[in-house]
Amino acid sequence: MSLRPDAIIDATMKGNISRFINHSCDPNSETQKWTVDGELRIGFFSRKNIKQGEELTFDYQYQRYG
Ligand SMILES: C[S@@+](CC[C@H](N)C(=O)[O-])C[C@H]1O[C@@H](n2cnc3c(N)ncnc32)[C@H](O)[C@@H]1O
Repeated sequence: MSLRPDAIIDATMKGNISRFINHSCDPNSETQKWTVDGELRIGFFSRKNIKQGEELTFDYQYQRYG
């Protein structure tokens, strides 16, 4: 995932639990870029009601932030 033109997020070796979110063309969540206390963050936000135990998905389409 591209964070800025000169930076990407690669969770191959390290990352939080979001590294396990799979792709869907009809996803139930999306990524948003926020600046929090001056630092760039990416969060996952629901796009529809998600039932307990339902798999989270988002669209892996190439996104550039910044
Ligand atoms: C960020 S990881 C997602 C978590 C991964 N499925 C796992 O178990 O560690 C991205 C990788 O998951 C697989 N993947 C993600 N979405 C998929 C999908 N809809 N169908 C098949 N494989 C998928 C691909 O191998 C992809 O490179």
